[in-house]
Amino acid sequence: MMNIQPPPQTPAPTSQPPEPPPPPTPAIQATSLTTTRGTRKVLHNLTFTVPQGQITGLLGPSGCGKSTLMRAIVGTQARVTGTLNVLNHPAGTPALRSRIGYVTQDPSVYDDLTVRQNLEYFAAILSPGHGETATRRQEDVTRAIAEVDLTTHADALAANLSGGQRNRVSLAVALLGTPELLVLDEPTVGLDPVLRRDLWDLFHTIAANRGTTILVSSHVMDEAERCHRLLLMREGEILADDTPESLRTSTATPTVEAAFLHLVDKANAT
Ligand SMILES: Nc1ncnc2c1ncn2[C@@H]1O[C@H](COP(=O)(O)OP(=O)(O)OP(=O)(O)O)[C@@H](O)[C@H]1O
Repeated sequence: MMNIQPPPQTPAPTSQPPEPPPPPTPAIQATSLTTTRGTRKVLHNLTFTVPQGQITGLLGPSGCGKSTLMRAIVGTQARVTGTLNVLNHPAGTPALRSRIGYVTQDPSVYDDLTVRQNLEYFAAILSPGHGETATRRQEDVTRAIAEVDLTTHADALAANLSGGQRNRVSLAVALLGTPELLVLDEPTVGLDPVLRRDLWDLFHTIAANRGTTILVSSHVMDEAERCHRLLLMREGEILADDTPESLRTSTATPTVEAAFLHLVDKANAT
């Protein structure tokens, strides 16, 4: 007797295209974020997102609240209200510590140690131990020094480095734990144009090669053009949350600086 197989099932034709994958969760999500320092309200009801894997510039004049916002994001700022989620956790959650690299405005570098010794010191705090852990630590130190292009200066005393090189040592420290989010507070302040360009190239390399989300503050508006996205701040408020190109287009201005001034005038008028 023949064994008759049923005809193969063909899927019913559908007119619907497949669902696109959901957009990735933003690296940072803030809703109604407010902060008071002393008796002053410094951040006023901020609502914004920072996308994953891109460079977002936090730009605005001195004193507008950039460092305070960064401190809130890394969890070191007291008296923050509203909602602030970082890498899917409330800001300041202990589990985030190893996932965020934070470089403050003052380079965290010991002058009497060499570049390598500085890195070894911080690496030992991050992952103490002997044997295999120590070997991996040495590899991490060598990799971080290479990433910031200081291999030829690895044995130089930090006291003998230029301002830009010291900034890069701080950045290497932040890169030790291969963080998913890098928060850099005015890393290019006081640097000459060549060093500034080199550091920005490095940020782009880190974002592209590692998929790291970078939030970088500056009050130099020409640096805005180097970012994928911008948060423009003024007096504790966010004036714009957009790409440099969209900002220029929507304000019909040739530069982000002109766009910023346009938005300030508009805010003052209202
Ligand atoms: N420890 C503090 N106590 C009280 N007020 C503070 C304190 N630190 C900063 N502020 C105030 O908070 C406001 C925002 O300061 P913040 O350092 O966040 O600004 P910023 O935009 O990072 O400035 P800059 O570009 O000069 O670093 C300023 O008005 C400042 O005077």
